[in-house]
Amino acid sequence: MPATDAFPQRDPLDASAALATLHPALATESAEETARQVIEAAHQRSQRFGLESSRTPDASPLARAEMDQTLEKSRVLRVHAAPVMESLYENIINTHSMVVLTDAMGTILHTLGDGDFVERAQRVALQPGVSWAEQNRGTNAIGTAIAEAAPTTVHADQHFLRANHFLTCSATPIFDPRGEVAGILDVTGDFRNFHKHTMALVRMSARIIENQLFDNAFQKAICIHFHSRPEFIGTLMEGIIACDQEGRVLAANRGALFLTGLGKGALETHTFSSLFGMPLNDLREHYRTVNPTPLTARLLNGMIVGLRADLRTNQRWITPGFAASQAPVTPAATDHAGPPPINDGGAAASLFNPPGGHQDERHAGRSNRLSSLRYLNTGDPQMQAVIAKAQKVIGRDIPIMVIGETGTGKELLAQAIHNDSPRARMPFIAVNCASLPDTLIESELFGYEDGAFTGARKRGSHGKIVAANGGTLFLDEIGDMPLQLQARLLRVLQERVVTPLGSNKSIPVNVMIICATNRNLRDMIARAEFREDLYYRLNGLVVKLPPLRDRTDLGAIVSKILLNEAAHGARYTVAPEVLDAFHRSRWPGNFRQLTNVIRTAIVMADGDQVIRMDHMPDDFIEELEQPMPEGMTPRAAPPSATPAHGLAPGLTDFAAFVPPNAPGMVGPTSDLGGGRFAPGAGLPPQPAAMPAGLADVMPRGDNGFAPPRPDHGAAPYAGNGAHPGGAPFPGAGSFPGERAQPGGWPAQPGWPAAGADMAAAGNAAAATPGNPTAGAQPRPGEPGWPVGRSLDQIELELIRRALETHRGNVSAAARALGISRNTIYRKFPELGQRTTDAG
Ligand SMILES: Nc1ncnc2c1ncn2[C@@H]1O[C@H](COP(=O)(O)OP(=O)(O)OP(=O)(O)O)[C@@H](O)[C@H]1O
Repeated sequence: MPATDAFPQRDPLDASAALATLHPALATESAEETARQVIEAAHQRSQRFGLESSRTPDASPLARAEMDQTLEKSRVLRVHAAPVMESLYENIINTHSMVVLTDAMGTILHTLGDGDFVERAQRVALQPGVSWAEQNRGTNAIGTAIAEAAPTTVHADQHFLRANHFLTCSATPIFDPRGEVAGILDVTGDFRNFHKHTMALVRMSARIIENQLFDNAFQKAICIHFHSRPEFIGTLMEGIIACDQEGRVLAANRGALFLTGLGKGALETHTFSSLFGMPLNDLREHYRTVNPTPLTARLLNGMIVGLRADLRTNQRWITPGFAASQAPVTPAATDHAGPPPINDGGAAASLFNPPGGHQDERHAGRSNRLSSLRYLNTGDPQMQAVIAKAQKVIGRDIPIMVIGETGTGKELLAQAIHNDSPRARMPFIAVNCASLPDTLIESELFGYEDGAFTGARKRGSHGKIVAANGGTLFLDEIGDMPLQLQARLLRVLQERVVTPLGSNKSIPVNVMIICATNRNLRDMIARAEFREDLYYRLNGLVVKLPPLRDRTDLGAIVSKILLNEAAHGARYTVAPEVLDAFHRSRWPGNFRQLTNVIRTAIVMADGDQVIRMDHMPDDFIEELEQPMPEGMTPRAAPPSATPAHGLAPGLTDFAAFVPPNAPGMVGPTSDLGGGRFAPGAGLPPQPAAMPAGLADVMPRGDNGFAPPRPDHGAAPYAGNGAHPGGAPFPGAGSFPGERAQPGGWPAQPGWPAAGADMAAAGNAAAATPGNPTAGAQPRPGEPGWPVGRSLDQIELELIRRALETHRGNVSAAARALGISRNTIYRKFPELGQRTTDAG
């Protein structure tokens, strides 16, 4: 691909902008003349390729395997382009047009457009897998933009092939951080609807993608954002220069080339100090101060610029979601009626959530940079109500408290709120109060002065609250915050200042607080374990995330996860009996558990793209066998919960990617209200026999352990479940004595007792004031004593069980077992002990 050392100058619109400063007519004339020459040259090339305008060359899409490779190669581009394309499409909706993304060779990766037009476009092979390079399709905006490495409009009969004369196309290259063409973004429509502004939209959108690619490529570099008008920093116009830790320039975006007036090669011979006239250390020192003031510098060409630096040593800045701040347009995805037909030949998975196996990006996305409230809407009315409430307070100084069981997506919601807020360009810092030892929470949160305590880092630390300054602080498991720190946190919230440990200086801070808990804070207040004043400070807006078992959009969620987990273009579907089993499951681990079950099943399916019951993990089946705790009703598949078109709102984004499923199978497009399989057609098989691995651990019963006690799983949870905010907190109750909860398993008396540490631990986990049954446990050699299992396995089971009993509350489980939280995190790394900053 052509390297573009001077791409700003080659950009006709930039050139005409310069001429426009002399006289507007000059700019128009110049642009028209350039465009004419470009088309003429393209026609000549088309003829040289042996094309004839009256004959439309054959254009079969790439074979599946080749397409998969093409999609995989352009994964990063697609990940960053997808949300931008969506927003772009929202601008052109109902104009008989479509948005097209191609790779650098012109092969279409992804299209998104009005249904009627997409069909017409397919007739001329404007569809995924087909190459629109000039060699294949003659003069056209995509192919000619690649040839020219510049934005190109090709209108009606300017297309070389007669068959394409009904089109008008505006395409622009997307440059990667090295200045090479990474792909083409194009809007194609019916020529009768041509609009000059389309190209401007396409170019702005391409710039957004370029800036995101840049940000993604230099996550560990020092990034300098600058502009002669400081208010333009953070906009599409800003210059960005990435430097290594020694200050050597690694790369620059288009804006930087334009502002410095240097070519790419020339710029890369510079260092930070030679360009900005200040030593790198001064910059570092400046950013060590809290609330650093904006810096100004003089560029080599004499231009005075404002600059902001991302040092990215301690934590990453979170790039805002597109819709949050940079979008030229921002209507919500659901503003328009019906889903836009989207087609990428099966690439949906990675567009909205990088698939597993690409941990770097997913990790970058600990920030979930693509996460936005709109993506959380998969059709459940309770969830829609949560989203609507959150949207109302966004941008206001109202703290948000998210409650919900473990794994219901509390952190994801917090991140989405942040990403959709005006703070999106500032840090999102998550602190898990349960995963840090009490002694560390204080210094982690509030920071400390140089030498404040033994082991303190030289030069101190500002702490997470200061790190979140300007952005959002997410306090997960707030109920686990030690009492004495609650008072300090309250002071921060009231006075908006932080005083680091060992310091007498107060640092002003401005943070949005979102906290989360799966504990009943009201009860904690009653037990004097949580400060009431802090509670009222935190619960500005209280939203409760429904547990998975109560959601009506399970089908949509399964589809979404299947798409996310799909690797290499695979398209998984679940058999009807699996979906039915999913509907019957209690999902105590909620999203985390469902994702793991699906992930494991995909592996078990071993290439088979239809997930069946025999692919399900043993513990899922085992759990399914257990009777529902009293008071909990199995949920029926809720076809009526989804819109008439059969797709849950959030799923419209990608459902259409998936081809029709095999008859009777439930896949991403078929299980959502459309009912492609007849209810009952595939009756769920009876749960499989007790998996051997568990059967020999414990007597059969609840969860493969002991038979449930009749007095468990009944009333204690139903009542007295007021949760912060006053509404009932179904499934939570007051957890008297940390008893079992609905959705988890009743505490069991079936654990081995005397003679085994683990058994004692098991009792500790399970015994409650109302259940002093430890002495009744089987002893070694007695029926029920686990044989054939290693201590390790038993330990894991005990921890798992304690976690379930305590609704995933690691601290409570650790306390009950008499082990440290770290041990639990070590044994279950998927619980993700979060050092929890944004990076
Ligand atoms: N709507 C969703 N769609 C797909 N995956 C989701 C969704 N919500 C959450 N998840 C996934 O489930 C997992 C748990 O989510 P998250 O950490 O936000 O839950 P949580 O309620 O904060 O959990 P905990 O209480 O244990 O901290 C994550 O991997 C997340 O990506």
